[in-house]
Amino acid sequence: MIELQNITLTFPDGDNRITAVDHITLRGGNGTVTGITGPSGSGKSSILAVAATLIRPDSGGVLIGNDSDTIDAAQLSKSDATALRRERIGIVFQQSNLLPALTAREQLQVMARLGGGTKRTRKAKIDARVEELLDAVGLTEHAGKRPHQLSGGQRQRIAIARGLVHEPEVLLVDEPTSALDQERGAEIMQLIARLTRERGTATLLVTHDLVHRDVLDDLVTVIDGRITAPDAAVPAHTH
Ligand SMILES: Nc1ncnc2c1ncn2[C@@H]1O[C@H](COP(=O)(O)OP(=O)(O)OP(=O)(O)O)[C@@H](O)[C@H]1O
Repeated sequence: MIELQNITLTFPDGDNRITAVDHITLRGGNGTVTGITGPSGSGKSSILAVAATLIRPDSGGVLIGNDSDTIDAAQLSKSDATALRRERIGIVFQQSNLLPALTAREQLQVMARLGGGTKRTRKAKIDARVEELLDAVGLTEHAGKRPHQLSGGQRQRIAIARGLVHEPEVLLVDEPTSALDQERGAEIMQLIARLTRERGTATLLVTHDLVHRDVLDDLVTVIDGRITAPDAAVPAHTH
């Protein structure tokens, strides 16, 4: 579970400050995909950056976890936030940020070894998890290829697998379909929804593109840093 509680985030703007996020409260449940949409500049990426503990908000809480295990990530020191991110948060950002020199398999291995929770994990366990994720995103047979040898959709699949390789509770996804045609985009959205359900992650997904809204369990619209009324047209799925 991730819950943003009354988050406000401002940035310096000359002598003033711009309010990018204005008292936003938002909850992402386990095994569900919560979409965040809204016009350009409305604050969507800022919300995701706060959820990712990459930016500390001016005020408000970022609760991550379940019941007794819940912590407020907004209160953590930088190093504790980094540790939290490596162990409990998966991030799939707009440019898939794959390392050009590494094969698909190696992209996952590097991330798996970075995860704080995997330091004690034997290599065999990491390798098994990497292979399982490659299979889950349908890329086992392309695992030895480097990013330039893969299509846009395949690169996005690797980025998703990499975001999940340390078994995070929270998955944050920014505009996963922006570089893809509609068919490829639909496949990627369905893949994210399936992995979210199978692994029980609390997934927050920023998207401009409401063509794929049917795979979202919830959808919030952000305008000028605030959430507008919930979109009643999207049914809340039960799992
Ligand atoms: N690092 C920053 N410094 C100053 N202002 C920023 C910074 N990041 C975002 N902003 C401002 O905060 C507001 C929200 O931006 P944000 O990128 O979160 O919106 P967005 O909805 O994700 O937009 P887009 O869809 O174009 O990516 C905008 O006014 C933007 O100019």
